[in-house]
Amino acid sequence: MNARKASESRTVMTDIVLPPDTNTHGTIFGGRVMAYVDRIASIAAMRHCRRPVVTASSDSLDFLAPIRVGDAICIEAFVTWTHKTSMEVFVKIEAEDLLTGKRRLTSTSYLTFVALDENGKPTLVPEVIPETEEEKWHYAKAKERYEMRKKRRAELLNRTL
Ligand SMILES: CCCCCCCCCCCCCCCC(=O)SCCNC(=O)CCNC(=O)[C@H](O)C(C)(C)COP(=O)(O)OP(=O)(O)OC[C@H]1O[C@@H](n2cnc3c(N)ncnc32)[C@H](O)[C@@H]1OP(=O)(O)O
Repeated sequence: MNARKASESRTVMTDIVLPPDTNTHGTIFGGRVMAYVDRIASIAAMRHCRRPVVTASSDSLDFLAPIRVGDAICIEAFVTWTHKTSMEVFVKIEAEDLLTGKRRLTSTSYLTFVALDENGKPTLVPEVIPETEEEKWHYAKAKERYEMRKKRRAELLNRTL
């Protein structure tokens, strides 16, 4: 299976935050951000493997700063690393003040997607070729993160309480 460049999966979305997207503080709902993250990350994963995918997990999602009504929400995702059937996707979320152009980082996260075959079973995915400094930085520690998730999953599955 031919390896694919990280840039081939890069997916970018910009939307404006309108009143129905916001809570009583006039800032975007956390759940709305999470839904965007899953959507954009799943597109990146499918662009990498060209297969249907399911979300297997998401790492922590910290809301570092609010995104206010009238701001643009800018989301970027790409596949950083793959193992056999799973793909790690990095997602970065920024708020843009559309009047000044100033951008603020509001969240980042890693999600893991698994590619499925015709029978809905996990299937092999291509490796990733990181090219830029950013892509290489995420790639470098991805195996460690994979092992941590594997441990976390085993602990959850073995839990008795
Ligand atoms: C007309 C229709 C057209 C349709 C056109 C197609 C469109 C279709 C796509 C649409 C795009 C939207 C995308 C939405 C995405 C959802 O909304 S999906 C809904 C939420 N997710 C789920 O319901 C997933 C539920 N979980 C599962 O189904 C299974 O646990 C999984 C994830 C498939 C894994 O299957 P398994 O049999 O347990 O397999 P296992 O061999 O243990 O693990 C396989 C791989 O998964 C990894 N893995 C498993 N669990 C985890 C975990 N918790 N964390 C990290 N990695 C994990 C393993 O490490 C392993 O990785 P590799 O070492 O192979 O690389």
